[in-house]
Amino acid sequence: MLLKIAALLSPADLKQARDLLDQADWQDGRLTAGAQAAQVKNNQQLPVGSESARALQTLLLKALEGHATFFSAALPKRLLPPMFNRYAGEANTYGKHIDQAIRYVPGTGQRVRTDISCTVFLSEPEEYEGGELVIADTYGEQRVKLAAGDAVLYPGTSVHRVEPVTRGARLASFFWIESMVRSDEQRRLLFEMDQALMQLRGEHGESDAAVQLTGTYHNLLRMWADT
Ligand SMILES: O=C(O)CCC(=O)C(=O)O
Ligand SMILES: [Fe+2]
Repeated sequence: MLLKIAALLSPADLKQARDLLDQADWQDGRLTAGAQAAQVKNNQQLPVGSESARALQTLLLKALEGHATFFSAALPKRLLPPMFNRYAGEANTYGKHIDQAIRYVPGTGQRVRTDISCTVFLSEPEEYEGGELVIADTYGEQRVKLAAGDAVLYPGTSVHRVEPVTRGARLASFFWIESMVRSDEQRRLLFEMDQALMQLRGEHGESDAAVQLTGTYHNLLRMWADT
């Protein structure tokens, strides 16, 4: 499932993130890429563990924690600490690749299976030319370029790339999620059911049928989740 989440970051969060990014030092993005990805990766990243990266991580994680749509779609079990990248000038693209299935949390060595990939856009679309995140989907390619503060979630199994940025700079946060529900198909069913239930309650209030369906949602989650 490819899902766009509008305004994951509030305007205040976004302003703070941009201030931190303005003062940050960048390094070659290839340092954290696997062998195949390193051949096509040409961008910059904040050094993992740097002061600015840590402050930005705290900000991002706080926004994610309280976000109902993010939780309902991702059903997160573990998160890799969010990372931050920049595409501009000579370092302006990331060619076709697939993300590594298993990544290690820096410092702890804990393994995380990358069920879901997430990009949070931190530049407005008008600030740069190009830079679309192009994701291969069951129904063809999706070209994603969102407002600053918006996010996209997509299955870790998808081949994707970032088009060259030919003007300005594209700033983003990217990270991976291991979900309690490993299957993308099952996660999608649960998300659709949860959204439909909220709509049902919003339109018709509480009812025996809504209670029963909520029970069914939780019983499916109990059957499929691995906590
Ligand atoms: O910059 C992005 O939107 C995606 C980055 C990416 O695909 C990666 O770092 O693996
Ligand atoms: Fe990627």
